[in-house]
Amino acid sequence: MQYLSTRGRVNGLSFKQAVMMGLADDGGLLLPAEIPRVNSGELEAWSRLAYPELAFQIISRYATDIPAADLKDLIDRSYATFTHPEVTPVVHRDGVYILELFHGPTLAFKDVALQFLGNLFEYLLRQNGEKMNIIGATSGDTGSAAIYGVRGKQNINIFILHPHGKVSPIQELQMTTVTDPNVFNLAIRGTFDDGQAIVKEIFGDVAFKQRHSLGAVNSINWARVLAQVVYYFYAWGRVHKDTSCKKINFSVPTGNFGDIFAGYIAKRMGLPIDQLILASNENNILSRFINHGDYSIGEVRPTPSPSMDIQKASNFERYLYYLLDGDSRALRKAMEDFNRDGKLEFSAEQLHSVQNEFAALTVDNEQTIATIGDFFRRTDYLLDPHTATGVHAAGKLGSGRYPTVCLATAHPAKFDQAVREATGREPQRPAGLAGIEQREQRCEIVDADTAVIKAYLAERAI
Ligand SMILES: N[C@@H](CCOP(=O)(O)O)C(=O)O
Repeated sequence: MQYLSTRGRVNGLSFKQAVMMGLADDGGLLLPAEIPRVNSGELEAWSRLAYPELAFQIISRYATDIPAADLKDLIDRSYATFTHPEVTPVVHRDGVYILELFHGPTLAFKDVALQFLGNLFEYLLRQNGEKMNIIGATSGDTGSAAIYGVRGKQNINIFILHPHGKVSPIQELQMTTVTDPNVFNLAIRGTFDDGQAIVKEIFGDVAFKQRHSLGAVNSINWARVLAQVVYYFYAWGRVHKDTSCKKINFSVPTGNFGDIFAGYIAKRMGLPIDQLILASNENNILSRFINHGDYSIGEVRPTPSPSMDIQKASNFERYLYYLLDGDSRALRKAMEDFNRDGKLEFSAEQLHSVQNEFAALTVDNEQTIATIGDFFRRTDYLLDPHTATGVHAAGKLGSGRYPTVCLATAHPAKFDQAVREATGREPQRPAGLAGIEQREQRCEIVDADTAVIKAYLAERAI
């Protein structure tokens, strides 16, 4: 399998090279040159596999330059850290299926890919006797998942930027209480979008990137998206077994377009997805795009679901590449227009094709809190505020023709304030959070300035 950049100036990479490159050197995002198709016999066989076996089947189609035994070992070790034997179990409540993606070390779906990516980086670095300095931006969940993915690993330093005061208290503590010498937490005075722009700008300085062997843990790294494709197939297997359904719907809370893009890839591989429902919070550039073709940046607004407080959705570029039929020149022009004007326009024909792929809803703050409360009263099940946006959107947009799976992207204990407001209850804390407030913390507050972050990184890089 070869990899190419959406911007057309990097191609012919192997999987290993794509993982190590992170952001493509031409500023684009890497994609496989083709999407492998799965036939109905394979789909049937896959639906009976345990999670790590399924992960191997899917990832091995894309990671063709990693020997099977090594890949199996990487995958097995990655999912052995999950506290649930099924890794990502599916539960049925109140007419919808909930795909619980929060049984990893940091209680969010990001662990599914970042436990794997951490092990993969370690494996690739060891093979070549290299070192890596990871730089990533987070709106709350990626940061701690990436830190837990690489903590204690040799030859890796990690620098994570989070927006100061704009993540939940538990999300912040999950990052800042990791005081290992290779972990650097930077709280930037700005938004997640500022952090993500800094990361991309730093990767865009290819000489700097090479000098410091930079690695990417955000979903700009193809391995992130790939590992997330697996749980769509896994959920299908579980629900199909339960219902013998011919097709399935997914409702996905998303801010950076990575999680739902993984579902889109699963569909292109042949998973029989009928509806892919995108749930936005009040930072709704993505749902405005899908419903009205209005892809224009607004102000970032604080919501009860801070991980989705994003206006510039990174993976949108990958989808745009497909929407433009792989025309890299047109894509480069679109990205230039967007960076200059803060908006993009689409033809009626393009909008039609977008709406064939996705349905979307904006779920406001009040609806999010009300959904947590109503769902809890009906089912005794606590949703986190991100998951609640997806459950609300599924209720409004799900056709009812096929079962709908809502992705439960985080554990409610990470957002105890929203849960208390909605239900008057304190979410039960998983063991990993016990006494987190009492632990030692390490974090520096800095300006959202690329030069400042570059200097900081250069001084501490290994
Ligand atoms: N929602 C994310 C933002 C970063 O997105 P990523 O999927 O590109 O890592 C977060 O919680 O940090």
